[in-house]
Amino acid sequence: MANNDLTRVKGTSIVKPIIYGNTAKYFGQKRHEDGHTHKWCVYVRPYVNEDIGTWVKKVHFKLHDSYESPTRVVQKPPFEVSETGWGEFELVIKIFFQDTSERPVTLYHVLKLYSNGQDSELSEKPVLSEFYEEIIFQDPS
Ligand SMILES: O=C(Nc1ccc(C(=O)N2CC(c3nccs3)C2)s1)[C@@H]1CCCN1
Repeated sequence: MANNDLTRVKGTSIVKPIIYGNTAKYFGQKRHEDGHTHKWCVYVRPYVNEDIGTWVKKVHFKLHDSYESPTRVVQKPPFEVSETGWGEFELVIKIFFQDTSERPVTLYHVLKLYSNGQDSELSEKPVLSEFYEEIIFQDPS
């Protein structure tokens, strides 16, 4: 129903807060066999402690095409992908819901490996880059 006028849409909505993003850690040196320098983990987590699997059916993590099987499908919690690499690139995260009448939600995340430019590679400190998002279900069935 298109609501073009200013009246508020009546009905109920459910808000499900999530966190998505990545952690990363420098190996301490470049790996000789493939030049990788970091391990990282990209994830979708509930903002509050709950079984996200009750409302999230699966999550697709679309990595850079240079990765083997770049579209990683995670069918049950924890919804995360761990990999190694040497650089930062944009990932696409597509969240599918148990209620198949709800359209999937697509998020975009730029993988963060370095805390502040190239010299941070030398720090052993883990890097964290995560964002808050609210999934809103309008008039859930
Ligand atoms: O870094 C960047 N793009 C990247 C794409 C993929 C990266 C990566 O880390 N890896 C590919 C994967 C593989 N290694 C061997 C076989 S597949 C490890 S990095 C851009 C370029 C400029 C700024 N950011």
